[in-house]
Amino acid sequence: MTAFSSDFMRIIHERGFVDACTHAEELDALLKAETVSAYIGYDCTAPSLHVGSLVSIMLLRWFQKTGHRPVVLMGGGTTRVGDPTGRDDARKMLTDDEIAANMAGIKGVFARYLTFGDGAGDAVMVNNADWLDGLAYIPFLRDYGRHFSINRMLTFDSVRMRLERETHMSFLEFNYMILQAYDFLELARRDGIRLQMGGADQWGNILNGVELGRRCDGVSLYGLTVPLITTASGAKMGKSAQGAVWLNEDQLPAYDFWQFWRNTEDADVGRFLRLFTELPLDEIARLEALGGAEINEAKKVLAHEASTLARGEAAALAAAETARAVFEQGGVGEDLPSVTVPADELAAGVSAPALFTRVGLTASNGEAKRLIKGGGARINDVTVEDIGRMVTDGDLKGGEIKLSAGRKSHALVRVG
Ligand SMILES: Nc1ncnc2c1ncn2[C@@H]1O[C@H](COP(=O)(O)OP(=O)(O)OP(=O)(O)O)[C@@H](O)[C@H]1O
Ligand SMILES: N[C@@H](Cc1ccc(O)cc1)C(=O)O
Repeated sequence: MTAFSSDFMRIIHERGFVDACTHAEELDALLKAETVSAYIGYDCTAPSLHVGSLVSIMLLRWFQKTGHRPVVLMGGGTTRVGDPTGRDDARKMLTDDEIAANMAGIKGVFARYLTFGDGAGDAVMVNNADWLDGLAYIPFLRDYGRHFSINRMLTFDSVRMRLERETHMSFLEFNYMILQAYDFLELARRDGIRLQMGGADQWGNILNGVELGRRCDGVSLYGLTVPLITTASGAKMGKSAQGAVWLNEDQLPAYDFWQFWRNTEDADVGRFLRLFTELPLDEIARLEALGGAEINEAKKVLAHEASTLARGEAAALAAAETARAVFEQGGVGEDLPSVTVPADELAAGVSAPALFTRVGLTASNGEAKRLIKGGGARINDVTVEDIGRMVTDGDLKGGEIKLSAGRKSHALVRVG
């Protein structure tokens, strides 16, 4: 590995953040010589980011920690177009109201990882709708469209894969990479931004911006991508059996977030500690070397560190306490997922499959019945034997009923 002289390049290489980089040595020298501004863009396609985006957020955090200035770009304009990267079909068109609501949801998470303000190294947030929405078609085509070669655009993965699979790609989607390239140029002009980072799938979009900067303004821009993280079993990081692992509290309770990390596969522990915590590398090497049951200690450290960053230390400690109560003492903890059932409804009795589905432990009554038949459903730690089992207020213990699906998923029923 090249010996880098800037802290940022050294740290992110050592910790496994780098997939590809344009002119790495030149960029290293620039980072060593001056305070650099870099940006990462996030489209507003959902009300929260998920842990897949966390790799890039941690990258921005290291960028700031090593003395540089991170810029978070909200894709208020580009979300209206929809990035075709890595997709077989067009994204659902979102209304402007949906985009605004998603943006409001996404924005908040960055304050936990970055320090925003007006100072030299403070992070800032921009919205590309501010310049994209007002573009005039013919002048834009004449000034920038002429720099893009269709021949070359057809070779980028996002387009090529659709062509090869003969799946439809609209002209709207085809324009996406031009708009992202233009963002980079615009930010270089208005704010002196020299570097764009992103997930590995963004490489083509980023390169287009680097080239546009050179052609239009003769400026040297740089691009750096992080690997798309998959788990040891091959699943794309960010999705769990239950769905996406959202960063926002209102989309995913702190306990579930903590538990996601606690359930990390053994083979992923070291890599995830390097990417998602700031623990020193020698400490991580020690944790990674733990064998047998002790690896669970390393997973708890990972869960604590990642949860503290995303949700705050109090939430991380409360989640750990709940897990301890649930798993190690067979009891219940404070912040398990819960539903409140009206007192008269519970008095009359609710069928067990319906209740398991209502608390979200199963997706349907059919799934709940299969769970019961397979012996995986428990009420207050006692296996449910019969799919016709009714749950009533007679099951209440200390005002709660604990439902469990398998060994690791639990929920509480309370009376309202
Ligand atoms: N597992 C991952 N590892 C690293 N980066 C990721 C990961 N998942 C997503 N990203 C980054 O976050 C960006 C935004 O992801 P995207 O909007 O495509 O959301 P998604 O939920 O992963 O996918 P989709 O919306 O296509 O189902 C991606 O372009 C990528 O750069
Ligand atoms: N295309 C990026 C988001 C993005 C938008 C605009 C940019 O200028 C940069 C990045 C994504 O889908 O993740």
